[in-house]
Formats: sequence, structure tokens, C-alpha cells
Amino acid sequence: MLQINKFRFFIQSGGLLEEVHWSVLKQLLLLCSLLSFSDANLRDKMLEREAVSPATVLLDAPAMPELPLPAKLPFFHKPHRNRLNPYGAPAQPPNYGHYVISAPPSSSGLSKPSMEKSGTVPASASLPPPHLAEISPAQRDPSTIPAGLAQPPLPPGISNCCGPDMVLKRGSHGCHCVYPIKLDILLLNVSSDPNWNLFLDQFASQLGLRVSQIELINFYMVSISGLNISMDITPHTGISFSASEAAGINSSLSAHKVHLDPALVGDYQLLNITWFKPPLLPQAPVSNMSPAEAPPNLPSTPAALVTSKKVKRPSLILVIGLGAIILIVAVISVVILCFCLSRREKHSKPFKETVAKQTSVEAIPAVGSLRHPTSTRFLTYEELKEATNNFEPGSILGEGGFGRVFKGVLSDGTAVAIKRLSSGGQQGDKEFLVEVEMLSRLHHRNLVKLVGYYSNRDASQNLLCYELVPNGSLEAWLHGNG
Ligand SMILES: Nc1ncnc2c1ncn2[C@@H]1O[C@H](COP(=O)(O)OP(=O)(O)OP(=O)(O)O)[C@@H](O)[C@H]1O
Repeated sequence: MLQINKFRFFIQSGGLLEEVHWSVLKQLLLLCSLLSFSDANLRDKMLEREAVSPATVLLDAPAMPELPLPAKLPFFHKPHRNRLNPYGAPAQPPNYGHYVISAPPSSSGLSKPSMEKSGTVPASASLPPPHLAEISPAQRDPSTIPAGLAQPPLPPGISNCCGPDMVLKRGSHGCHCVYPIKLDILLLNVSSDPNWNLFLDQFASQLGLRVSQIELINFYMVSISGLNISMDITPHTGISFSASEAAGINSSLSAHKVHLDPALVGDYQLLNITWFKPPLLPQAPVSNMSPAEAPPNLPSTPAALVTSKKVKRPSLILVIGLGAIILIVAVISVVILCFCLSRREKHSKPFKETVAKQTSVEAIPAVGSLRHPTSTRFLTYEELKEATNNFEPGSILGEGGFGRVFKGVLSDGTAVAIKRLSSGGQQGDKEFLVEVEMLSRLHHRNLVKLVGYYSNRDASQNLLCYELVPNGSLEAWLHGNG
């Protein structure tokens, strides 16, 4: 007697399953069980005949010359996915088959399993995405199709828009890609006519999910009442599940906290659970830990970390950018200031002495309310003293009614006659300054030009500095005694 449960109708394309009705498959299994296959060749031939059953023809799919038997099933792996191995899941792959991820043999003419909704596998036009509701003929009535199935087909442009490990979120507008949790579950003792809507309701609600978050992407029968299903669970909000959410789903399924109606499914076994999350964290982008290692409650979710990083990163960039701008502006300002100062210093060099002298004038206390004359130079006493060699007697040119006149040379080489006034007192100081103001404003070719002056009220020092008239005095020329 053929052990019918050893047959695995390995339907690798979800698209095929949409047309392979549950009842047809069961009839096929029943037919096989009724027949006694003593000859393996006969069994294979029978399978060949069944492979081109009307259900397959309905698909317009190429006939499968050989339906793979369990022992011949290729082992497929998920190379870029990270799994949360369920609690209690067998360490070795179960003997009823392996999770299929790779493309089936080309001879089967079937497409790759539809887990690659992100676009790595082009959707077959003739094979719409499979869904569990499409298993049963009873579910083909649109009114009874679960909510996930009621979604319209994906536009071609959108179906390829998701990045690695992401899936398109059904029911969203545009290219809304999220990181899913992928589940592989073996349903045992599945009833002959299950209400999949009810199953999904129970399954989702006990996991704290919405039915719309669950999308069944692949399934295949492993026995007459066993069904291996793969599903994507997409986050309701955000782009990925948090660690605590993933751990919660994992523990609920692993610990069999999800109780399904026995009228639908007798039991289930969690084969694989894979949690995807954004690869932005510096550590491993996706967790690869067993459920036993998974902390029940992580202190912070990856999504939260990612969000905070996303928030912090722009602010950090903003701060750095502002700092750089401020630094650049400061440097440019300093350069411009230095340039202006150097130019100003260069231009003002000839007047340096004048400025210094004028500054000295301001430093000298005013005589009463009388301001110092600004129309002529204020000469320092030290300069006059140096010019006359400390007013040495040998430099005396003559002496008038107000004091002696000394010959001297200023620091700039100007030959001058310095008259040292002997009269003092505040009244004399005032008269002196008035005279200086007047003399400085008088300009005539017959008048000796006033070069500058010095006045110190406290020291009763008042000096006038004229241009030197080198030819001596008129008296000397007239009387010849100069
Ligand atoms: N700019 C000058 N260049 C050359 N020698 C001068 C100059 N000014 C004055 N002296 C000399 O100093 C002498 C004194 O001049 P000062 O002007 O003080 O007196 P005075 O003009 O001679 O008489 P008074 O003081 O009455 O005006 C002059 O006789 C002249 O020889």
C-alpha cells in the first residue's frame, strides 16, 4: 500500500497554486491512496498523468514531467535572511520538506516563490501572486476572499521598487516598502473545507496583529491534511517591527500560545521565523538569533534606535555645517581686517608723526578754557631740546624782548629758529596760545613761517618754532655787528 503521506506535492510556484484547488489536490491524493502502487515506475507515471491534470491545464502552465518526491527535493536556504528559530523547532529540517526559496527547476515552468515581492522575481503575468484564500475553491468567491487578497494587482513599476529584504506593503499607496517578519508554519490536521478568513482572524488577533498585516505568499501540501505555508507579516506602523514585537510574535508562536479553532486547523508547528529590520545600525543589520536567545523585552527597539539616529544625524550635520560656516566667516573677516589695517597703516605712515603730535596735543592739558591751536604742529619739548642740542648757548641766534632765539634742526632735517619765551603766568600762556593761533593762520612771503610750538602751563614753558632765516638779522646787515 502506498504511503500517501510520503508524497509531497511540491508546488513551488504560488501562481500555480492559485489554480490548483484544494479539493482537486485532495482528490488527487485520494486517488493515489486508493490505488495500490507496488511499482515505483507506475507511481511515477501516475504522477506524471496527474501533473497534467485539468487544474494544471487551467493555468496554462507547462506540464511538469516529474513532480518531485520528498527525497528528491532540493534543499534551499535563505542566504540573506536572518532567522529567529522558533522555540521547540527541530534542529534538523523536518522530513516533510524544506522551506523553499530558490527557483524551482526550470523544467517545471514554475516561477520562483513569491516571497520576493520586492522585485527580485518578476511577477508572472499568467500567475498572479498566490494566496491562501486561493487554495480553496470555496474561497474563490470575491466576497469571501480574505482582506489581503482583495488588494489589486501591483503595478509593474511598483512591484520592483523595494530594496533588499523589503516587501511592498499591501493596501498602501505607491511604493511603500517595509521590513517584514517572514513565517513558515506547518499546519497540521487541516480540515477539508477550512474557513481561511476565520483562520486568519484567529491567527492575527492572537498575535496582536491585524489581518491586513498578514500576507500569505507561499504554501504547499506536505500530506493530505498538512499544509506548509509561508507568510509575510508587515508592520502596521513604521517600516519594521521592533525587537519586542518580533520577540512577542516569536514567543507566542513558539510557545503555542496561538490557539486555533480545531475545526480549522488541528495544530501547527512553527518552522521558521525571520525578522528583518533596517540595516542602518553599526552592528549586524539584521538579527540572527534563536528565539531562546532573543530577549523577551529589549530595552530599545531597533526602529527606535534607527529613528533616533535619523533624528540625530541631521542635527549633527546642521551643527557641524553651522560651525564650519561661522569659522569660515570669522577667518574671512580677520583676513579682511588685517588687509584693511595694513593698507591704512601704509597710507597713514607719512602722517604718523603728525598724528602722534596731534595726539600729544590732546594729551596736554588745555590752558583754562582755551583750546590748543590745531592749525600748526605741536612739537615736544624733547624734540626741541634735541634740535638745539639742549639749548646750548652756541646755538643762540639772538635775543629779543620776549627771550632768546636758538638755531636748531628738527628730526626731519628742517632748519628752524626756536624762540624760548621767558614770560610766564596763566595770562601769558593764554596770550601765547592766541598768538600761536594767529601766527599759524598768517601766510605771507614776507612773514617767517611758523613751523610749530610747544606749551606747558605747569612748567611755564612756551616755545615758538619758525623757519630759519639763514642770512642773519637786518640789524647785523645794517650795522655789521652780526
Ligand atoms: N627766523 C629767524 N631766523 C634767524 N634769526 C632770527 C629769526 N628770528 C629771530 N632771529 C634772531 O633772533 C633775534 C631776536 O629776535 P626776536 O624776534 O626775538 O627779537 P627782535 O624781533 O629782534 O625784537 P623784539 O623782541 O622786540 O621783536 C633777532 O635779532 C634775529 O637775529
